[in-house]
Amino acid sequence: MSEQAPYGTGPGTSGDPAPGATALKRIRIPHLQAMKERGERWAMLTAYDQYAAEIFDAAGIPVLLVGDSAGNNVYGYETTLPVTVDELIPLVRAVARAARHSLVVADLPFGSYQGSPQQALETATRFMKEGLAHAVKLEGGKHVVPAVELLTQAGIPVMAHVGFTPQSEHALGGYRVQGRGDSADTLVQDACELEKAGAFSIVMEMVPAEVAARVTEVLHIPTIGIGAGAECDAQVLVWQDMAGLRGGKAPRFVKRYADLRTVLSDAARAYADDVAKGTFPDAEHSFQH
Ligand SMILES: Nc1nc(=O)c2c([nH]1)NC[C@@H]1CN(c3ccc(C(=O)N[C@@H](CCC(=O)O)C(=O)O)cc3)CN21
Ligand SMILES: CC(C)C(=O)C(=O)O
Ligand SMILES: [Mg+2]
Repeated sequence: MSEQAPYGTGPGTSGDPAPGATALKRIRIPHLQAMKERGERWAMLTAYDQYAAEIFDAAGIPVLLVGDSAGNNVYGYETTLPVTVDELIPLVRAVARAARHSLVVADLPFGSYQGSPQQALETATRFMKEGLAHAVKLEGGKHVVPAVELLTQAGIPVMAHVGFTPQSEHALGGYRVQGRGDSADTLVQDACELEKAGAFSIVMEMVPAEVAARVTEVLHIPTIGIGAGAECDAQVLVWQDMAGLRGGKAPRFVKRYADLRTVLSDAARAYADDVAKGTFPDAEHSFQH
C-alpha cells in the first residue's frame, strides 16, 4: 500500500509516534491496512464517554470501539443483550466528538441488524449520521455476509466479529472458546467470506491462538484479537478491564494495567473523611467576601 503513515512521519514532523503527539492525523482504514503490511501491531480499546476517548486518543490508541459492552460496563445490565440503539448512539456521539485522531467504531447492538441487510443498513446509517461514527462493527459469520456487502457498498466501513460472539451467548451455551477442533475450518472460512464481503478488519474473540494465527496469515485485512493469542495484527480490551476499574473475576484474556478501582475508592473515602472532619473545604477552596 502506498498510503501515508498513520502517525506524523511525513515532511515537517518529527516522525515520532509518541503518545499525545499533536502531529497525529486522523487514523483511517488505509493506515490500519498499511500497519498490517508493515507487521506493526496496534491496540484497540473501548470507550463510552468523553474523557476516556480524549485520554486514549492522546495516548495514541488508533481505534476506539464504542462497544455494546456499554450494556454491562455503563448501563448496569448483566450482558450486552438488552442495550439498544438509542442507548448507544449518544455514547458514540460523545466519543466521536472527543476523539481527534482515533478512528471511532460503533458496535451494532443485538437485534438491530440480524433481521435483514436492509435493517443493518438503516441501523448503521443512524450510527454514522447521529453517532458520527467512522465505521460500524457487527457480530457473526457467513450469515451476516449479505449485510456486510450492503453496508460496504453504501460506504459504511464494517468491522466483523467472529469466534465467541457475546450477543449469541445463549445460542452458544455460555462464554466458551470457539473454533476448537472441527469448527476451526468453519471459522477460517467465515473470516475469508467476511473479508471478501468487504469487511475492513475482523475481531476474533476467544479463539485458540493457533486458529487465530491461521486467520491472520490468510487474511489481507487486520485481525483484532481478544483471547485469541499473540499472532493477531491487533488486540482489543474493554477499557474498564484494562484499567482495573471493574470489580469481580475478569475473563482469562484480561490483563490489568492499572488499579483504578482502588484509586477511585481511596479518593472517595479521603474526600468523605475530609468532609466529615470539616477539613474540606478549607480557605483555599472557598470564596471570601
Ligand atoms: N467488561 C467486559 N469485558 C469484556 O471483555 C466483555 C464485556 N465486558 N462485555 C461483552 C463481552 C462479554 N465478554 C466476555 C465475558 C465473560 C467471559 C468469561 O467469563 N470468560 C471466562 C470463561 C471462559 C471459558 O469458559 O472458557 C474466562 O475465564 O475467560 C468472556 C468474555 C467479552 N466482552
Ligand atoms: C470486546 C469488544 C470486541 C466488543 O465487542 C465490545 O466491547 O462490545
Ligand atoms: Mg461488542
